[in-house]
Amino acid sequence: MAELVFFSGTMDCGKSTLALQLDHNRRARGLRGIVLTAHDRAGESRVSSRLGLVVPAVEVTPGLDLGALVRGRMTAGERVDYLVCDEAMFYTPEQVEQLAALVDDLGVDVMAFGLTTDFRGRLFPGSARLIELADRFELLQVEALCWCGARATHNARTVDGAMVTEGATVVVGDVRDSGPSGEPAAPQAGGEVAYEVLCRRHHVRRTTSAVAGTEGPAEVLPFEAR
Ligand SMILES: Nc1ncnc2c1ncn2[C@@H]1O[C@H](COP(=O)(O)OP(=O)(O)O)[C@@H](O)[C@H]1O
Ligand SMILES: Cc1cn([C@H]2C[C@H](O)[C@@H](COP(=O)(O)O)O2)c(=O)[nH]c1=O
Repeated sequence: MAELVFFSGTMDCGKSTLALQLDHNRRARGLRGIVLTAHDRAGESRVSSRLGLVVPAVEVTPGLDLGALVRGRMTAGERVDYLVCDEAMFYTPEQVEQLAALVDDLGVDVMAFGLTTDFRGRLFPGSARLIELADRFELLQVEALCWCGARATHNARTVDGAMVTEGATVVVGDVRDSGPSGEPAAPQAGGEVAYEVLCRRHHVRRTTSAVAGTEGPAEVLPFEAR
């Protein structure tokens, strides 16, 4: 039975890697699918993993009808057994509904990957709809860690190392101060924009590693002391 599954976690926890692995494993067994994404750090129409894999993908723009896309491919004689949807938090709620309809009406398996919450700690609209509609919600097993060593649960946007809570919802970028291929992210007017994953405690307190004065986990416990 086809399913809509939402695989989620913070930035840098392996979502794109898992997306590409699941696509590879299905393809290796003769299944045929479509890889989709939106605003990948490596550029338009590709899914990139920090482990080095880059795969061509359909770029999901806000006006793209995902139901029409799949039906069109099928009408043209293509087999579509599954969809791998990366950066799914950027899809519109309507596009998530189209994905659910593809599962129910055409039996297409849909695996969606994305963040649940934005840099403010608020649900992305696409993720909210995925949580509402998904048959299963899977939290990635390889957790990213906060600078304090706790499991990271939140994504902070930083400008010159300090956490910000104002700004556009969508700002493509990478964790710490690295750009898509490891070089420092381009300086922006007002400072260098990057992301850092934090535990809830440090997200609420806006304590990034730069603010805490550490780039690695604490060597001295207890955690409460920090
Ligand atoms: N040099 C490395 N050696 C081993 N694993 C790495 C290395 N660089 C990145 N990774 C792994 O890749 C993960 C990030 O994968 P990626 O699919 O790009 O994440 P996401 O899509 O969730 O942002 C990291 O959490 C880490 O487990
Ligand atoms: C929290 C947050 C993130 N983004 C952007 C930054 C990256 O380009 C992607 C997440 O990519 P990853 O594969 O999960 O590392 O999303 C954003 O635009 N707005 C945000 O609030």
